[in-house]
Amino acid sequence: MNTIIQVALDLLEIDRSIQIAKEAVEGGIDWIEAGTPLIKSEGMNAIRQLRKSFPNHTILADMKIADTGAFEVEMAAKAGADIVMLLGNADDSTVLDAVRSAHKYGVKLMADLIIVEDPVSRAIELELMGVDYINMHTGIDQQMTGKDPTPVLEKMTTSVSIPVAAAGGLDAASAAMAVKAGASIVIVGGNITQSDNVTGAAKKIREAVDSKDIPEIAHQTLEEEIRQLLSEVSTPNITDAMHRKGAMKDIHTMVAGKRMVGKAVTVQTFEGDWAKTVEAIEVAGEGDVIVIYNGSRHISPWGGLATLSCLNKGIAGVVIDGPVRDIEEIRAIGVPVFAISNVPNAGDPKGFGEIGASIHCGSQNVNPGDYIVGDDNGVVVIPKERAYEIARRAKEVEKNEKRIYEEIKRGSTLSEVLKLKKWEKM
Ligand SMILES: O=C([C@H](O)CO)[C@H](O)[C@H](O)COP(=O)(O)O
Repeated sequence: MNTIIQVALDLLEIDRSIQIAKEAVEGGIDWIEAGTPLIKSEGMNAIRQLRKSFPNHTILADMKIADTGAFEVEMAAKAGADIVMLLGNADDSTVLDAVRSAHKYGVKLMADLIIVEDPVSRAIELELMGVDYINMHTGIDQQMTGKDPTPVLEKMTTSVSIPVAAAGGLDAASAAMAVKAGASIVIVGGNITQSDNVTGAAKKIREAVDSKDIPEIAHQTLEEEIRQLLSEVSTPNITDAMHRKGAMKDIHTMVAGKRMVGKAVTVQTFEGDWAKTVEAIEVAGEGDVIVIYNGSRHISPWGGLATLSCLNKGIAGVVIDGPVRDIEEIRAIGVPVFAISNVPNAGDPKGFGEIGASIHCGSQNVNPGDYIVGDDNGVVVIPKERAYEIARRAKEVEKNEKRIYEEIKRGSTLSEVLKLKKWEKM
């Protein structure tokens, strides 16, 4: 049997969802899922509308049922769903009553193992209780912390005899791997729905799962992955991912058009003393960002010679809560430098201050090793403990904006796409 591709519509809006589903169907997807956020936003109307628009497609209602199994299956079935999703760790009483209801209304049940501790054992129990499909799923928030549905898939597909779906951040390569591990259904959300070319994204997944060649997935270290993700997003994407936090105040690019991503080497210095700021160039390694609290808005701790030294060492950039000088040289050298302003005067190298201290720069706390990203919008600080999660979430923001951009390009407006009026706070 051919692998089934299910597109998960996790948007808040049914009209946009239907349009995206049409484009995904053109790209070769088979089943259409009313995602949990869509159902919460639009209710059973989401399922009714999808049924009407796609009379011949299998419609799955991702209800994530946790209780009142029979009642919620009935609602989804009557609205036109063919398959209803319940939570795999719902109580057995809920599962059993959902199964009875599914039989009564002629729909199938899929169990989502999103937060099940021992998914294989639970899947065996769910099959015995009468569930029709298992969904080996890593939730969107879990994906942001690096979890992945594929490692247990092979064991799962050999432990149950009902079809197993895989879900959780799948793209063409990981969907193909899931199929290789035995999944007969791949559920893809963001990598189709947030694309600016939904049909193209769906086609790519279709080709990958139908092909016998599994594309190589290049192995990256965590740091390489963080750096790559951060290099693909903008500082606005990052502050959005951080719930509008992280942006440095009053610090701007001195070298327009230059982007910077790196780990902080911090410097605390004092007004008129540039010894530690320049010594930090020896401490910093390739790809680091020197972040300086200068203690003065009028005397520069940094200039052209220091910038040239950074170029030689492969330092990713410099951020100064204070001014720079030799601005023409700095621009010509091209190392990204971010500062408050530019002035002519510097201090002297006295040697007060500290390299590697926790500092306050641009009204943000910066610790050594925090990730610093700068572009023409400004500079953001990402605490090292949350770097992977923020990088992943920023990438989601970036993808989502690409799709919105595409919809505005087709003639809509931002307010229309986001239904701003509807979502104003009551
Ligand atoms: O079920 C999902 C999630 O819990 C939100 O409701 C998603 O539909 C599922 O994870 C697939 O979406 P992606 O992870 O974006 O591929």
